[in-house]
Amino acid sequence: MVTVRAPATSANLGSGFDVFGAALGRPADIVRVEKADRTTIDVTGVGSQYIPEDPEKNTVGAVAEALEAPAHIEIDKGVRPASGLGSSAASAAAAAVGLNELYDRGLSREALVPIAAEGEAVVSGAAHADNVAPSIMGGFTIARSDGVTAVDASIPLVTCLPEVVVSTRDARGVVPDGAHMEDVVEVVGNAATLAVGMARDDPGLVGRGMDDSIVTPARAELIAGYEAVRSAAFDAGATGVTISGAGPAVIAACHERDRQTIAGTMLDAFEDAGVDARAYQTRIGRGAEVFE
Ligand SMILES: Nc1ncnc2c1ncn2[C@@H]1O[C@H](COP(=O)(O)OP(=O)(O)O)[C@@H](O)[C@H]1O
Ligand SMILES: N[C@@H](CCOP(=O)(O)O)C(=O)O
Repeated sequence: MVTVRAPATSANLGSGFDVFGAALGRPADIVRVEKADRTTIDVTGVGSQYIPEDPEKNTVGAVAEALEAPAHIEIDKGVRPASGLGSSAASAAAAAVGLNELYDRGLSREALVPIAAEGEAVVSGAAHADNVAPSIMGGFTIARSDGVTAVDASIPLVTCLPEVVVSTRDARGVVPDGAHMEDVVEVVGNAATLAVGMARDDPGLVGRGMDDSIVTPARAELIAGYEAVRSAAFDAGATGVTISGAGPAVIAACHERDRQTIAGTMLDAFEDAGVDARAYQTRIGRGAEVFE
């Protein structure tokens, strides 16, 4: 048996739609894999009642299939499904790392990324790798069709998760078909700024690079209280604020000294909008860890 802890992740970070991602210090999924003749799945933990145990419908089933590694797979969910915190990806990432170990496949962490992304195709209709890449490799990641660049960063973050559900599949449905050239120019500038900020571990530059005028405005409509939460976080010292993944979670980059205050003001703003929420005070962290 192999046990793996794979972290929640925040994809896009505003300016890097379907490309940027960051591993979060918490929460995380714990996945145990054991060799079997056919794949079976048990799910417990946060939101497990909404997660199918049918291998055709669970992200880990697609991973076992892609690796030709049938197993009994136990998933202990720490990352709530439909959160914008890479819930489906955390399980897929953990399964990819665990099954690679269990069956001695010898694949590198980078080679496991497209395999874990097969799981994302099952739930959202697209094999986007921007969540599974950081969950497997850790740090800040740039996922391209030809591979992944990972940067070891440690930016302090607040992720605020409201008690509402936005499925990634639905949120992909509101992504515009095209963009104006002036918006593309602005977003390229922001993405480049963010990437340099990660390389320098500079929360100010990372925050300045999080703005996005193409995908985020359409998705903000799906999150009650988003604009108020965003303004409150900036007022409390956040360097950048945007939707985490496809939402509904909202992510703020900051200096460590401001993190607690930012978390409190984001929660208050959601409450004023009539939405219960919880906040994780965290930072960019490690990728999947194996426990034999
Ligand atoms: N192992 C899994 N963990 C979480 N969700 C899963 C898993 N397998 C399938 N799902 C389904 O994926 C959907 C959640 O994924 P998604 O909408 O991408 O949310 P998130 O942003 O949290 O990843 C839910 O419909 C859930 O039932
Ligand atoms: N790039 C994807 C990321 C989805 O992240 P999730 O955490 O909401 O699953 C998108 O924006 O659709």
